[in-house]
Amino acid sequence: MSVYTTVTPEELKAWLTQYSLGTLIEFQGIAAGIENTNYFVTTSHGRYVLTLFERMAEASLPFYIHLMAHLASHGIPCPQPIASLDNRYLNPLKGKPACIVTRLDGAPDMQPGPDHCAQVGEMLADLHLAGKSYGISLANPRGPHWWRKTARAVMPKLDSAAQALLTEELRFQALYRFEDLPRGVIHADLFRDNVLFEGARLSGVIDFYFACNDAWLYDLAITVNDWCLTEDCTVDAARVQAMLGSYSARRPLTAIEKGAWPVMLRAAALRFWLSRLYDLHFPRPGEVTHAKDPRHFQRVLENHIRQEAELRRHWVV
Ligand SMILES: Nc1ncnc2c1ncn2[C@@H]1O[C@H](COP(=O)(O)OP(=O)(O)O)[C@@H](O)[C@H]1O
Ligand SMILES: N[C@@H](CCOP(=O)(O)O)C(=O)O
Repeated sequence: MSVYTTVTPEELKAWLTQYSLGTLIEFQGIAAGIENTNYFVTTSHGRYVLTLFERMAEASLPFYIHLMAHLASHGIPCPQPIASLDNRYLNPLKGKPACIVTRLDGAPDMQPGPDHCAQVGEMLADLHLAGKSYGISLANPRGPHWWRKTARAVMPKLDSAAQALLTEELRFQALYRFEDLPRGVIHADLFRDNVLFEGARLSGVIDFYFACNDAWLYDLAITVNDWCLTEDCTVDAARVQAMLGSYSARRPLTAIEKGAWPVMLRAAALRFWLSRLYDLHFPRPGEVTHAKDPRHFQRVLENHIRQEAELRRHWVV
């Protein structure tokens, strides 16, 4: 249960007087999520999500919140932050920075088919294109520097096979320069639990708190690594071709991007293998969610290394 900070009805009513959102009808803590405290809030004007930021760097919050406002204004189905009467998106609640955004309809679909993947690919390309006119930037805090630092921390916790794999993958990735790839704003965590569907129709994309500036192809690789995998952690041809086909119909990929695809899938697997290893071996005080299994992304990485030729064939669409 991720309600780290309890808010009483009186505290919320008082906080809401700063907004023109009508009167409070009900609110309820949200169990999912690990970073922040979230509440579903219903007022006489509609349905919203209240977030109290527990430990994210305060300086980066405007990047995320203005990004959602920017993308929503471009038709991306993401939460729209609500401004207070004095025109601010962030207003402290219980001593924490807090914001309120529109609540999107729908629910994640954890068993996606090619049609779901096609919709996600199209939405991701639209998100990348809409982000081109966003005026703020944020370097990826989970980039290669962070990989190396995190690898040093987790290395002693690994068996010798995993140590060898991690060492070799860092060496391999260091041979490539991501700066050569087209880049811009990326979501950076577009896993299935961050996309909502109403029936078969994509209705929302949430959780922009890893968004940053990086290679667009890296974002696509992160997304494929979650949406398009079979039970044995290999890439499913029908789903990946649906996703890449719809993505590239919106934003055609360059020859350099196509050449970099297997490297990027490996980089995306490495990033989440490392974060899961770190969360498992160094849980944060007060953390209430179970760490996700790092071995999943170790297997994904091993398979990507073995199947480079197959990964290159994704582009035959
Ligand atoms: N704008 C929204 N509309 C609908 N549901 C939302 C919205 N924002 C968050 N949620 C719900 O809250 C949960 C946790 O939010 P999330 O942003 O993933 O938290 P965290 O960043 O702490 O992981 C999501 O899984 C989703 O169920
Ligand atoms: N998608 C990541 C975990 C990120 O955490 P979130 O709850 O903020 O989405 C993973 O699966 O490792």
